Amino acid sequence: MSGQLLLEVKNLCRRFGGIIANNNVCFEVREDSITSLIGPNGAGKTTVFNCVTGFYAATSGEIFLHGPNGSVEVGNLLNRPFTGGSYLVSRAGIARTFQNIRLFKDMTVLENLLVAQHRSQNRNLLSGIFVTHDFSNKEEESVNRAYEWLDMVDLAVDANRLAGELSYGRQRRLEIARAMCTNPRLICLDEPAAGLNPRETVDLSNLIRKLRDECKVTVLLIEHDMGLVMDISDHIVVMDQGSVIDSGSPEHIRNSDVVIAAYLGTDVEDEA
Ligand SMILES: Nc1ncnc2c1ncn2[C@@H]1O[C@H](COP(=O)(O)OP(=O)(O)OP(=O)(O)O)[C@@H](O)[C@H]1O
Repeated sequence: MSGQLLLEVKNLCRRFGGIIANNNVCFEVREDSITSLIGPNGAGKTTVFNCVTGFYAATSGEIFLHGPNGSVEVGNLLNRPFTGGSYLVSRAGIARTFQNIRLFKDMTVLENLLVAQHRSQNRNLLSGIFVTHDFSNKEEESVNRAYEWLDMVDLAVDANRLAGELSYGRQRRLEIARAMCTNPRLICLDEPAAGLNPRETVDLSNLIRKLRDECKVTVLLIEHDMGLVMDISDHIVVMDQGSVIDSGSPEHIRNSDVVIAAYLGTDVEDEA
């Protein structure tokens, strides 16, 4: 793989009581790539996402987001005195979507995208009361940006509908647009094809490619749809029972004995 190193997960461990969800997980994500994290149910993929995006603190290990202005370690952001929290991870440039869609369903599609941009809006009380020039400008920029993303995900016609009224496939696209409105360098998509029909899945793969190729955003994807994964991934990391068992190109993974064994539930030694 060519691009600069963007995300580095080093010896990530996450326990829940006696359950070891992630055990010394190590992998890298290169800039401008689509990297997929795959594995059987319960392998620990979503837990990795939750640690990378600051929803969970890792039990041990480090997660670095590298950039032109240096590197940040996600755990340090969470532990920072007084200000620490997952919003700092979003500010550092990591956004995500969820396995179970989590939109603000009683808000309009447009409002969902405006909420995502609250950081870049002028939230000064007096500016709001007197509707200053800066306040109006920032508000206009946010609305324009929201419409750019609505066009990109083909939802502009739905701007004023309630998010909860959209079809499942459209809600999935709205979640991606909302994450993109935070202006991330890395977007983590948790099973974005779940529940989509074949037509919607093709549209989704085109959208994910567009994120990489036109928007220059790096994509980290969890997905069970192997057709989609093999079709769009530059790099694949395979997990089983909390650990990374193999990684490489789609071609390498397709022919990997350990990966095939993990999916079929057999030991490589048994097969030999
Ligand atoms: N909050 C939690 N509390 C307790 N156990 C958890 C928690 N989150 C995950 N686990 C456990 O950690 C293990 C890994 O779960 P995780 O959701 O990360 O797997 P996954 O690979 O994403 O699975 P799937 O593909 O089914 O979504 C499972 O045994 C799960 O039950």
